Amino acid sequence: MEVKKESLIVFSDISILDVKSLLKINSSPFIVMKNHLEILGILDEGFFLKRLDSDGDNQEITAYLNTSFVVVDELDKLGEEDMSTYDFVIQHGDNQYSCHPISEVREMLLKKKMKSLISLNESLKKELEVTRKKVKELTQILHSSYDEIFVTDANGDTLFVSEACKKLTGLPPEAFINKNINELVEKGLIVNSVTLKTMKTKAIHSAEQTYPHGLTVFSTAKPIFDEEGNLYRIVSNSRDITELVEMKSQLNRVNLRNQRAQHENSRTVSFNNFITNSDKMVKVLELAEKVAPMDSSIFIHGETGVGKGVLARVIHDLSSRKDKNFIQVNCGAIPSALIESELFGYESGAFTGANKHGKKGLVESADGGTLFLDEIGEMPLDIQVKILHLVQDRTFMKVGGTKEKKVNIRIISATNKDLKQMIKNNQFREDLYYRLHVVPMEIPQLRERKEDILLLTNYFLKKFNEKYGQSITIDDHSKLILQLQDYPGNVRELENVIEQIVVTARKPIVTIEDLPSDLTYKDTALVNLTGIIPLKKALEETEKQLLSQALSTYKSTRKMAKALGVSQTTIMRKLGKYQFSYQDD
Ligand SMILES: Nc1ncnc2c1ncn2[C@@H]1O[C@H](COP(=O)(O)OP(=O)(O)OP(=O)(O)O)[C@@H](O)[C@H]1O
Repeated sequence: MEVKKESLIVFSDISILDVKSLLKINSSPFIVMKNHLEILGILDEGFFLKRLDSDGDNQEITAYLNTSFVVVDELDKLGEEDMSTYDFVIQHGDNQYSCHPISEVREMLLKKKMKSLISLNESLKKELEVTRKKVKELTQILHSSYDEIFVTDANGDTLFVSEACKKLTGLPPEAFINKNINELVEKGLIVNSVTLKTMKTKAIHSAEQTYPHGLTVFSTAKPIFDEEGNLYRIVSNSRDITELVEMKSQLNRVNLRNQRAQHENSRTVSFNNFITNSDKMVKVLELAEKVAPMDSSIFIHGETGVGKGVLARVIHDLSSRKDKNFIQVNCGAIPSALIESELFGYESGAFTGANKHGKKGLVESADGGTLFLDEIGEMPLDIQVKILHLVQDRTFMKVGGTKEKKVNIRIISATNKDLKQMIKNNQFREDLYYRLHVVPMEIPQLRERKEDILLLTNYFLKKFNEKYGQSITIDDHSKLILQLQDYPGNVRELENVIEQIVVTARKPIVTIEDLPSDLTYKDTALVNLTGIIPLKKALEETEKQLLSQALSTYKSTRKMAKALGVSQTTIMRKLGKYQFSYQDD
């Protein structure tokens, strides 16, 4: 009789009588075991011991006798230990039994494992393909972004840089990838790095940066943390804001013009502490507004006290560097022995008497901002070489240092000297002159813009009245005297005169007697009376002298009218009356 897998039932330690009675109720064959461990045999209806075989063939049972076996629901439940303990496995499920030699089970399980590994491999392959596609798509999206995306790990090693970096920095992403942020900053490829700040503080940082070739970007770096809260990545985003900065500067210009229009006198321009009424100065100011957003070096010529320092500050305030330092170096005021260490700083122990921690120089303090080299003609020749190096490469070396440092500065220079003559006399380097002289500007002397005198007089009067808590006014005659001065010390001299007037005034309205004695008003006394003359003649004489002085000063009937406080028609009529020749304007 065939041993059918589905009809196999296992009994153990049963007596012949039990078998007989079992056979009566169940026609299936039985496995008879001893102590749950050894198969004694299979009993069928004829009580023949049959071989228990997974194929169900009728074979001799001897192979199964005294062997060990295990009964399980699922083959997968078999452990390695079972495999080495038992000779057969009897699988029991849904009232079915099948018997397998352990070697066969091993093979079956191996095949099953292989099959599932193959299908796992297939699904992994598919997933990998999908992930690859997604990564490619995301990378393409990042590369097509208008903004530059820059990713580093927690140590600042650059992992990814998007294509936009070419447009912003002029360099391909490969110039940055796999390089450490510290190295990139040291080489000057990145200035004012927000990634570095985020790496140090683990917080978000934003900053405006200007690249050497003139682009201005706004960058924000954000930290990304892993599940344990450790810094994992730093992702920064940089946007080109050059146009925005240009628009801002245009807006500034519009504001300047609006201010001018709003002023009591529509010709007046005022910006920060800079005020003017003169066409020549307005042109200078317009040039300043135009070049301020660019990083080109500017050279301001002009006599002492004309306002070179004020103009340099205006340029800084109109540039994208306005929130950074404006460092003014008066090259003539620093002793030549100290100038190098003042400018470039020094390392610890650079010389006797030096601060043991070293010192930061003025150049480094101007990093990100503007360095104003006033009185550049006073710069010693050996320092000029170092300034040339700074201008060309934006690098310098501290006194006693061994490593060059990179800075991002805009340089404005100024002089009241004839540098061309100094070059001829070998007192100034020609190469440095041309490096600094990219955009030259000239501020006229105060006597060449007399229309500024009254405006500045009122401006300084207000300033010093506020400073000293006074309310001094100056009468018209005295104002005219002030206007007729030559002011070799230019605006600074006028400023000093007004301060002196306010401080020394003995009455609320200053008259000619109260003016400082060194003013040349006595020489320009308006009416030289030699005796008693008719009042009308005296008045006419005064009028004639006033007109003559005003004409030689202003050369324009409009300006004369303003200075003398009458209408332009009155001026023209009176000039005709006294037969002055003039050009109408
Ligand atoms: N246009 C102006 N409006 C208001 N104040 C001015 C103006 N020009 C100059 N000043 C004032 O005059 C003084 C001298 O100006 P500044 O120091 O800029 O001149 P400078 O040409 O740089 O002189 P120096 O060559 O001696 O360094 C300052 O107090 C400044 O505030």
